[in-house]
Amino acid sequence: MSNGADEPILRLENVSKSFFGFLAVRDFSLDVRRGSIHALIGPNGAGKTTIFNLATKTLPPTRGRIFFKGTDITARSASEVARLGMVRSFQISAVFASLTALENVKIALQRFRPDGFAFWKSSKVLHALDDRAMALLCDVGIESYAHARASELPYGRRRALEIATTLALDPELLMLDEPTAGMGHEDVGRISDLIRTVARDRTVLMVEHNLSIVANLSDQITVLARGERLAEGTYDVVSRDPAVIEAYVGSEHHD
Ligand SMILES: Nc1ncnc2c1ncn2[C@@H]1O[C@H](COP(=O)(O)OP(=O)(O)OP(=O)(O)O)[C@@H](O)[C@H]1O
Repeated sequence: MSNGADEPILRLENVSKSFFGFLAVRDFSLDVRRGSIHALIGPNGAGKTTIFNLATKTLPPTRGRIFFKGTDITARSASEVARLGMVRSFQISAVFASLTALENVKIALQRFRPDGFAFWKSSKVLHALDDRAMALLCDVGIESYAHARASELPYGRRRALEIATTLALDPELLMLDEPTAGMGHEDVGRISDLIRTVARDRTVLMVEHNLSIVANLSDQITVLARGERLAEGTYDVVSRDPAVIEAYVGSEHHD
């Protein structure tokens, strides 16, 4: 018997993407289970970012269909999909450098409101917004930086701010593109804890190079190579798969 809860939150069905005749993703299917942390891994050039962009509708597929919460979103725009509840992190470039951390989260909180950026609002409403923004900064552990400009935040904290602006949209499916890229050991641990916390009440799909993060966090892992699915399962299963070992060794991937 099928009810909404068993249905995958995200489904890619026989999706292909070619760039000027080069098939970067070929006949790829994926089911992301509701409530899971699902990682896409694979050697450089495997097609992870392309699949991420296809799923979030940043790129149109050449072939295949994409479903979010059972709705065919193949022809939908990225912003429509975001409104439906699939929100991607946009790396640090999405954060306004000259605004404070608190201001950045407040802007994100107003992003999808029908009344938009209502600066004319009563001070009561604006205070409620302040409280909600502060709560989000607390959730990601950077409340002490609330009044610092985003540009002044250390790298790992800026990444946390960027995740807070994403959480402000209250996504059901949070899409994280290399959340620990470029980070030192301490920040990696913090972001990893943060992902686990935010995943308590939402689904997370992430592209991640750091295999120890993937091993620690993921319920399900899909391994890609040359645009195709090579293996899928828990870390224990995929890390023992000879095809996976061969793909990583063959690619001289050192992460
Ligand atoms: N816009 C594009 N135009 C042409 N080729 C592209 C484009 N985007 C990606 N590709 C090619 O598609 C293939 C898959 O790239 P993709 O970035 O998805 O891989 P990846 O697994 O995310 O790699 P990495 O780990 O290096 O980020 C690569 O061969 C890449 O050169």
